[in-house]
Amino acid sequence: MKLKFTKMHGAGNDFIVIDAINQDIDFTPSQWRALGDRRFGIGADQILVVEKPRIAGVDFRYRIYNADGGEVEQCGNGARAFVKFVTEKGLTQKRTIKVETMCGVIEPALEDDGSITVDMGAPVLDPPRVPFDASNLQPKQQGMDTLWPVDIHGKTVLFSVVSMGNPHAVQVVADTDAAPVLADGPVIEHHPRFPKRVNAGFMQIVERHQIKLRVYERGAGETLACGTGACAAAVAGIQRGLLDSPVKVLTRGGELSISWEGIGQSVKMTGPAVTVFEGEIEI
Ligand SMILES: N[C@@H](CCC[C@H](N)C(=O)O)C(=O)O
Repeated sequence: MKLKFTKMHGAGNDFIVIDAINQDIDFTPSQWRALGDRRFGIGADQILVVEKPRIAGVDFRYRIYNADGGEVEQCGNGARAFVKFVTEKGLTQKRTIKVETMCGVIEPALEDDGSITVDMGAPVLDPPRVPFDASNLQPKQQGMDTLWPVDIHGKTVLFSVVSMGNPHAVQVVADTDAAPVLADGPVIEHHPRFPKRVNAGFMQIVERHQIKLRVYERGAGETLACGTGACAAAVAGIQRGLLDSPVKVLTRGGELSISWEGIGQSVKMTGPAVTVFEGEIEI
């Protein structure tokens, strides 16, 4: 078939976005991988699929596939790209949209300046629900956060574990530029204590309202920005007593702003979404 797609990005985290309301899509993991391949395909960190909702009162269903072909629960930067896509394609006139994802309904909203704010829901910090296997570990307390000591390459790394619908392991580093993201990222991603694998965040505290962040993403490798990673890092930093909301997150691809008022409250993420080009590919 000939597949119509749009190439987009949010702070350099890049996406192939597909309208599956007006096209019949039923791809296998190897077809998603082929589309995401940067040499033999279109290339992207994630592929986002826009479908009709299955729930009354919801506007769309949003599905997410990592570059490795696996379907995942959530993608924050993708949620902003999703809003720009459905707006530009005339699939909705609404400015606040209810979107069904694998981990619940989220509510992105288009702001007057063109940026997009997403209510990402409340973070989950309970290890089994991240999921993280905390058995037989001696945690350390920092502020309101519980830090989990995990052996990575023979070093003990203290992680905050956070689910934003998808799993994150966040560590504080002195300097993100010098952090061993590429060496340790894959080891953290596949560590047996994370049964669904994990996104590995490396956060440098710049000041109480600002961090630098690099994320080695599950199923995609290091990306220029990770929206849910930014939410998880801000939550971890606030819980540890190192940050105050709102938090400006400086990534290698751009800036995101994260607000969070504490346990039980939704995390709000604001940032850009950009359309790069439209295309058609035989698949
Ligand atoms: N880039 C994303 C996260 C995409 C999914 C992630 N790699 C996972 O496997 O959970 C974001 O902006 O949140």
